Amino acid sequence: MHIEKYQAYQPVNLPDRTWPSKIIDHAPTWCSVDLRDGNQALIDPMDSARKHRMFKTLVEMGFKEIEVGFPSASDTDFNFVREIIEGGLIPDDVTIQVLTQAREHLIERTIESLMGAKSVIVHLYNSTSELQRRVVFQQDREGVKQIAVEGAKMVKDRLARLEDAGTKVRLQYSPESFTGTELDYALEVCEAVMDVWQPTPENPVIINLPSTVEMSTPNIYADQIEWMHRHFTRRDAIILSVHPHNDRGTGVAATELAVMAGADRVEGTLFGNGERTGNVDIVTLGLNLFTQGVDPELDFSNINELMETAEYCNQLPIHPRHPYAGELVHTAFSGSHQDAINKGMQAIRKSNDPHWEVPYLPIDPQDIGRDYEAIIRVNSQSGKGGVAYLLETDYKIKLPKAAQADFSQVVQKITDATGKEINSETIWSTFQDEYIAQKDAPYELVSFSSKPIEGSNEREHITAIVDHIGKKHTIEADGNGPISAFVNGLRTEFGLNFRLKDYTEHTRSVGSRAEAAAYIELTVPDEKGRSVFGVGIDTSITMAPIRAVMSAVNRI
Ligand SMILES: CC(=O)SCCNC(=O)CCNC(=O)[C@H](O)C(C)(C)COP(=O)(O)OP(=O)(O)OC[C@H]1O[C@@H](n2cnc3c(N)ncnc32)[C@H](O)[C@@H]1OP(=O)(O)O
Ligand SMILES: CC(C)C(=O)C(=O)O
Repeated sequence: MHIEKYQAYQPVNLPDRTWPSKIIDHAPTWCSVDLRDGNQALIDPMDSARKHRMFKTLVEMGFKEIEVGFPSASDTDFNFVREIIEGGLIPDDVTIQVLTQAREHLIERTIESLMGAKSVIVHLYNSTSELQRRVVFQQDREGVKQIAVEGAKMVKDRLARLEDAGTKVRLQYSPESFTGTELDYALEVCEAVMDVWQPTPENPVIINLPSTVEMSTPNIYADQIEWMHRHFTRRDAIILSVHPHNDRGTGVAATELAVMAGADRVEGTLFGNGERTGNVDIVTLGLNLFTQGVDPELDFSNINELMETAEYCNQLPIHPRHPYAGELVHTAFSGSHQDAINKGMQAIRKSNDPHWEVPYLPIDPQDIGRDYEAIIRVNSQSGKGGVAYLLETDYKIKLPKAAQADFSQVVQKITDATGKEINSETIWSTFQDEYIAQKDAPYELVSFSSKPIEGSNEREHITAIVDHIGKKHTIEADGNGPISAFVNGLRTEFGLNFRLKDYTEHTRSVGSRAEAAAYIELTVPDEKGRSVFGVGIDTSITMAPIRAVMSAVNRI
């Protein structure tokens, strides 16, 4: 690997930086660039139908600023801007934004696309980095500054046309490839553009400082933003915006630190679609705020719908491990995580505390329109807690702890053998085979009745018919209750040696049926002194434990 081809990014000399101790306590102004930067990175750019769906979704989510395209790039882009203006599809509180290079015919076409709009942002850019000055523009600092200044003048000259037609216009300038630009030079170019546009605190300009290519650790980007924030001569006439990309995989972190460093506004896309590794992901940024108790001012309550829109419009899949949204991000397969989630969910159900505190789940899936169905899935990495959680959630079976371990071993044998996930339905049918249906089991309960023994204190007499390998046995026995009487009768009739160790029972409402589920633990005094579990389900609370005893005896 030719490491000598690369050089370290130079840090900013800002020893009195203030951003590390800042806290983000409100959402920045969001601007979606899905329809422009996101769109220009697609294999097949969005057609009109895809653009309309994206725009509608962005509006419904609550975006107030939406970059709707690069109208001079193509008829598709131009026509879409016309369609949303002429079709009255832009709500009064939403401002559309369009991008243009600093070239006259492109600016002309851009302005033409906007005629009749209520409120627009005209976004002018040119690249200012040392590399692009040298290889793309082949101009010195002054030459590239003049591209910006001339572009700014061209835009300004045409503004009257828009304003006379009743359009409210805000101007935006981006020194593209800012992260490859010397800070003093970026400042000089931005100030030169502002000299042309003459912004005021009442009518501020948007200065957008993009990490067109993310080149450094996020702290350096934050230093750059704070440096600019502190050096602008007319900071009060600027809305300071950032437009981060994700080349190093730290776009979200860089954006958060940039906001701490003074940025008022963030441009990004849904799920981070965009050039190369993407624009910064506004869904992650917004939900990061949400999970800190800060209102993101965007609606993420139906994340599945947002994903469907993004996947349809971009024709790109969203990764199953994408923060907050991915299909697998609320799911635990591993045993210790499942155990902790199971306990956390139980604690939440019992508690009156409104705060969400479930281990391994930073967000309540229901807050973004997901249900709890997927939070636990079982494979060979899972433990008893996961299996117990699924049985309880999906089938209202609350296995006692010792029985959880017993059944988990049954499931583990299957997952080890298949090497695959086992779903809830298969767990349930395995549970029924093991404890309830017990095909080919030696003992089968044919009938059972019990009655109190007169004059005795709570003692019961039972009569049961049990089929043992095709032969019916009638059992008559007494005990301190029906369970103990049945246990006594079985031991005597079949010469079995076991003791009743534990018994629990609960009601189980599945749909309209009210049933009881009973769990029996027997001890068998063989060389291991092992425990054997049985489960019984019945509409009668007397019969459920009797069936559970039969189930356990069959498993001896
Ligand atoms: C980082 C970003 O995302 S910036 C946005 C990038 N987005 C896009 O490019 C998508 C839309 N773009 C397009 O459809 C086309 O590029 C168009 C229509 C804008 C222009 O097309 P063309 O003029 O045919 O070609 P192209 O973009 O290659 O133009 C390059 C020329 O413009 C110059 N140029 C590039 N950017 C700018 C700019 N912002 N301002 C002024 N001149 C510029 C280049 O130096 C080059 O000049 P040269 O021909 O003298 O060498
Ligand atoms: C035009 C600018 C803001 C841009 O898209 C970028 O630098 O990535």
